[in-house]
Amino acid sequence: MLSLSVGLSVAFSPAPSVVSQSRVAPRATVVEMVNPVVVGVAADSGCGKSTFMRRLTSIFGGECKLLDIGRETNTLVSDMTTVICLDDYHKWDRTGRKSNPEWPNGITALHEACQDWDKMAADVLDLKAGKSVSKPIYNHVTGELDPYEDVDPTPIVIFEGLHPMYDERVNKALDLTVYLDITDEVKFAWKAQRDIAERGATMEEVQKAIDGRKPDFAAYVEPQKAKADIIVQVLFSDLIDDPTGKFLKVRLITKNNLKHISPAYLMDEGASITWKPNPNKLTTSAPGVLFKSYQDEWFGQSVSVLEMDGKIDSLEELIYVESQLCNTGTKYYGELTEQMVNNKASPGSENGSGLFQTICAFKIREAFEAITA
Ligand SMILES: Nc1ncnc2c1ncn2[C@@H]1O[C@H](COP(=O)(O)OP(=O)(O)OP(=O)(O)O)[C@@H](O)[C@H]1O
Ligand SMILES: O=C(CO)[C@H](O)[C@H](O)COP(=O)(O)O
Repeated sequence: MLSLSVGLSVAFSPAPSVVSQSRVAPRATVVEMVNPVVVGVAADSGCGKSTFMRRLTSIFGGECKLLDIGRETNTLVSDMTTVICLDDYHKWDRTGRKSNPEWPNGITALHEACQDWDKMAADVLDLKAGKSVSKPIYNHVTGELDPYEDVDPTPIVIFEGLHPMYDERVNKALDLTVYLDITDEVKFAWKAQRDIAERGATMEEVQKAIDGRKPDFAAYVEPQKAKADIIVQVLFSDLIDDPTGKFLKVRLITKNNLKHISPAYLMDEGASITWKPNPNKLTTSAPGVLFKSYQDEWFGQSVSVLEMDGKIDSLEELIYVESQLCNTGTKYYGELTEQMVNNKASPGSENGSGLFQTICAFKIREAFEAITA
């Protein structure tokens, strides 16, 4: 049982130097909490961060909702978790990125010059020390930098966005780091499906948007995948040639010898396993489903890999898969299947992306309980 001591002290947080006084209101009360656990989740735009956050926060119970400040915010809060979007630390607004004297051709939000690293590091360290912060907001609706919001610490604080591991002050402060590695073809399929359906974009516009970000993505975002403790890698399936991204091969890559968690695996720890489940126990449409579990190297580091290629048709039957999975971080047999069924409506529930995001969420809980024990 986690015991929390929350001390209330009256203090004023100094107005940060980055912005004019008009956007920062001094705080009257600061909530102090015994060291929260801080987690970083890195991914490009449109790669499933919001979907992953829904799966993650649902495991800790309680309703996760937008911070109630009466205006646009990206911050999600529940009793146990706070999710902070790192886009809030953009140095310039959308116009400022497009017409910037320092950058005649404009600058993307992925470029390291576009982030207020000092403010981001200060807030991460304050929240990790259990202190409240007054933080900036990047308004994705208007593209503007909105007045600051006050955020109090919760037992778990998750920093999600493009660059959680880029600045070493932040990377060192994070207790666990995750990278959602969506390969280019899958990213295009997902972004096309969303931006065409919901934003009226054309295929050419989607391709142009992705191509336009690629140089800065490769320079400032992608290198984080070598740093991350856990990687959820999403590729096209090997079982069928499907360019729509409906059939996926997904890998859960976990570094061995991490301080607070150990990797999940199939059947026999450290073994190399290929498993095609009994079709009488697991309903799957063609081309079926194939699981693997093996040891590998990831950027020169020893890792354990769980792999799922294909998809399953009935989530309730996942209990059969769960019976063969080990060290998933669940507290009782069936909890993984229960969580998957609870989040059935979230994208990726039928393939490895939903399954491994859920196991990753259990691992974050495992780390939380190891650190706060
Ligand atoms: N596992 C998945 N399988 C299929 N589609 C997915 C999956 N995860 C996310 N998507 C789709 O990709 C798009 C982006 O998902 P989501 O909003 O979770 O990403 P995001 O990283 O939060 O996006 P943004 O950074 O643009 O806010 C959505 O259309 C979603 O349906
Ligand atoms: O990478 C992004 C989100 O993770 C966005 O592209 C970035 O925040 C800039 O936003 P906008 O699309 O409003 O210009």
